[in-house]
Amino acid sequence: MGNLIRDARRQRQLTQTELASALGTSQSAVARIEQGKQNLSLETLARISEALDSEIVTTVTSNAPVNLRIEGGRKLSGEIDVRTSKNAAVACLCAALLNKGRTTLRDLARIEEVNRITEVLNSIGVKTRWLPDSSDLEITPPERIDLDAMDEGAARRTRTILMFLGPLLHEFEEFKLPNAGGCDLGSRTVEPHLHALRSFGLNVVASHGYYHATVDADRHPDKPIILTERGDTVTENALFAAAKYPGTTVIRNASPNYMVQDLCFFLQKLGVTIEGIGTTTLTVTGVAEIDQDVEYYPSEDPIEAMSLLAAAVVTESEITIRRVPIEFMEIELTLLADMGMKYELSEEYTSNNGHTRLVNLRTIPGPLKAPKDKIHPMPFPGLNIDNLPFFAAIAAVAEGQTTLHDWVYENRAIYLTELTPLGVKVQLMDPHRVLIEGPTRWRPAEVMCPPALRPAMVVLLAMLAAPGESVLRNIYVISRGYEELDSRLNALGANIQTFRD
Ligand SMILES: CC(=O)N[C@H]1[C@@H](OP(=O)(O)OP(=O)(O)OC[C@H]2O[C@@H](n3ccc(=O)[nH]c3=O)[C@H](O)[C@@H]2O)O[C@H](CO)[C@@H](O)[C@@H]1O
Ligand SMILES: C=C(OP(=O)(O)O)C(=O)O
Repeated sequence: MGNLIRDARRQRQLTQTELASALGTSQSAVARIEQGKQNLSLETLARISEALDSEIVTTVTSNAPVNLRIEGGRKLSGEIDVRTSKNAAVACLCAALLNKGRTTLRDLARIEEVNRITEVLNSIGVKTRWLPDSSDLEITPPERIDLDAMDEGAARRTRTILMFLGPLLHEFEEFKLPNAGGCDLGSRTVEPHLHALRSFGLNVVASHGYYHATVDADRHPDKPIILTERGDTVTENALFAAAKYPGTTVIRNASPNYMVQDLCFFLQKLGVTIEGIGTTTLTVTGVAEIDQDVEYYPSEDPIEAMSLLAAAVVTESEITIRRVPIEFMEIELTLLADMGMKYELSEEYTSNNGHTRLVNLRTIPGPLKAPKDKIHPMPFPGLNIDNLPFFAAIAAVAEGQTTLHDWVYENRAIYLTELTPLGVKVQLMDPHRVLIEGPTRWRPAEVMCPPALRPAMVVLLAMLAAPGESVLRNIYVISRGYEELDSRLNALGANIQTFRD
């Protein structure tokens, strides 16, 4: 394989350093690969084959879906760091469009969702580069964005494309964007975004798979913008619009959630004044021109922290989860304590963004009982909407009946019935409510990933719990939000193998 890669590289007239730069790694790593001294995952091979545009390696890796084979029933042990969040990453990537200078996002999660956004950015002329031996992404905008060249395939695979509306209304009087995709959670509303951005002169008509936008540049918010719902991405879109408006904008009913806070800290670095961060009223004084070389560290992902916590609970393991953003996990932990869970928290320390409070959390295995009331999410500071599905896996090991009420998404609770083949007694009461009766007698199973990130992850956790060999098929949706999950969980003692058909 090393020889094949070396020959393909030479044929493409690339140096080892150039290939390393395309892969976001070092020249010495490429040298090791070519000497056959490095084990290569199929994912790395796919990246190499893409960088080399090489037939030989392409044949080996192909576009076949990636599956997992999981030998479950093993206890986990050791320590694991929570990675930085998908949702802050995508917000900051969109915010980089506001900056004419170079933005470096440090320690970014290397996940498929980030890959889709960088593909879209690259296609419209924005240069992005992973700095060698790091997860730092450098983003340099072009003189003029070329929207006609947009990679629509990538754009339609993510909901984040909707968050191009806010930055682009500063650049164009007229533009179109492909309709948003993302998790298949039933229809997700766009109206609150359009309502918020109307105050900045944006008018959008959706037809034939596109949002057609026109901008009345003379229109500015003359009164507070009241968001019709306290959504995360709608708040972010309003922030993008306000960031380059040189007056003061008040945004009410804003989401104070983790990714919005991260975005605010990043915008502050770009010179935007924001008061009220972490509350539902944001007062923003923008700047007409942003042209700065800046760096920013997005914070750790509370949803990944919850996922790892649930992995420890279902496998009855003692592990230490480091870098847990505690402000965004407090309700979840209080509820778990009510269910009988024991854990220890370290002293608090600060994330690299200089703001977010982190702790290390040590899980202590023990019996759990079902909560007396139903579990339901609320916009922050409620129980996180994306953390709710993990309580399905936790309820499966608790004694008694737990009701989960996902009022938010049309389709998400439905996917939790995918736990049935793994032995979980789960009953769909209506499209929003499931009843789970524990404790579960786990059994291994072969399951196709549901098309939604968190329920898919919950199925994976159940497979970690179920003794025997399970197979989880087509895990793209999980790779959207989690970085190298297999190797990171294997380092804790799990046995997860990646394979393609
Ligand atoms: C990229 C990103 O950051 N994605 C997150 C973001 O998506 P995003 O902000 O795009 O979420 P949506 O706008 O789709 O809102 C989620 C759902 O909640 C409903 N809703 C929301 C707020 C409210 O006050 N009332 C209300 O009814 C919406 O109508 C929708 O059905 O927030 C969601 C809810 O936290 C998370 O699941 C997503 O992971
Ligand atoms: C629903 C989610 O993401 P998105 O908004 O990217 O679809 C999620 O992260 O669980």
